[in-house]
Amino acid sequence: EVVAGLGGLPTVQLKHACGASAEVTLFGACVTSWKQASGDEVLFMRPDALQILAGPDPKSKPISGGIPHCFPQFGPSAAMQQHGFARNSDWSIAATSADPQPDDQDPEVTLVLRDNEYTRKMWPHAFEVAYSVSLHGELLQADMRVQNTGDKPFEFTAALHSYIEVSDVAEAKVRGLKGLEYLDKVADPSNPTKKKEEREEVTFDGPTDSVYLKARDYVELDVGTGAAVTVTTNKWSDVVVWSPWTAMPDCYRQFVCVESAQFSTPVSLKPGEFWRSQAEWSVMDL
Ligand SMILES: O=P(O)(O)OC[C@H]1O[C@](O)(CO)[C@@H](O)[C@H]1O
Repeated sequence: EVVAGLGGLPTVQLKHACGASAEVTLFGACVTSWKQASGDEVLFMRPDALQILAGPDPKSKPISGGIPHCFPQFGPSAAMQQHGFARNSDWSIAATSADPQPDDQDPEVTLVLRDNEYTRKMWPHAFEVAYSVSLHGELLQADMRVQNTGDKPFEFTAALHSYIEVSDVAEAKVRGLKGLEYLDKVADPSNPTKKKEEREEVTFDGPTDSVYLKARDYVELDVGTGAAVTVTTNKWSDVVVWSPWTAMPDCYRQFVCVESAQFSTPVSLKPGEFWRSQAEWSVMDL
């Protein structure tokens, strides 16, 4: 069902019979809410994002919170704005996507972004991205399919830039990254330092901006409430862990970003070819 969500933005509501719910905006195809059957919100919306959404021009900036897209570029680049244009583009509901009904077994919606005059100015390619968000009980799933609909090859990087609420960042721990090489972007984002993760549990005691390369398909974020958010992926090659720390004094304690990314190996697609990926988030009691 499409409703007026945050900032009055057209938003698709998914409600599962078990009581879990999720909301996806057509602006940026951003999952802005994912609630467990208990009503507990798992995702975090930055106060600056809420301010813009509540302001006169809710689309003046990409939504910084929930699960925003980074496409066709993860991070800074000369050619286009940081993290690309998908997060500040209007997506449409795919014709194939039936309007999710409350009694649907596993409610799902598919949003589509195709190249247009705005995107071609920054990235001269014809493409179609289909993004399906679904609830399977309390589990949230996102399937992404990128197709090259043009007549010349292209390359992209991408991420699902998930903001996850934590009780206190100082208590939060990320497991599943030990032994991986990572790019530490804190000192210089455009010239990161390569390091190796020795810790069983990645904890936070300062700004953190790490891109874990060729990561495993499972990581978990202990959110400090006796529960962990698990992230299981397929085809996303890297994991990004970000905490702005005191660079965002008003909110840094309340969230950590654990992102599914495709950065270490940009995806190359010839005309007609497509790339598919999947990510699943669930909450488990520790
Ligand atoms: O403010 P945004 O453009 O949404 O980016 C937020 C963050 O994303 C990161 O790339 C981490 O994913 C950081 O370097 C930081 O810039």
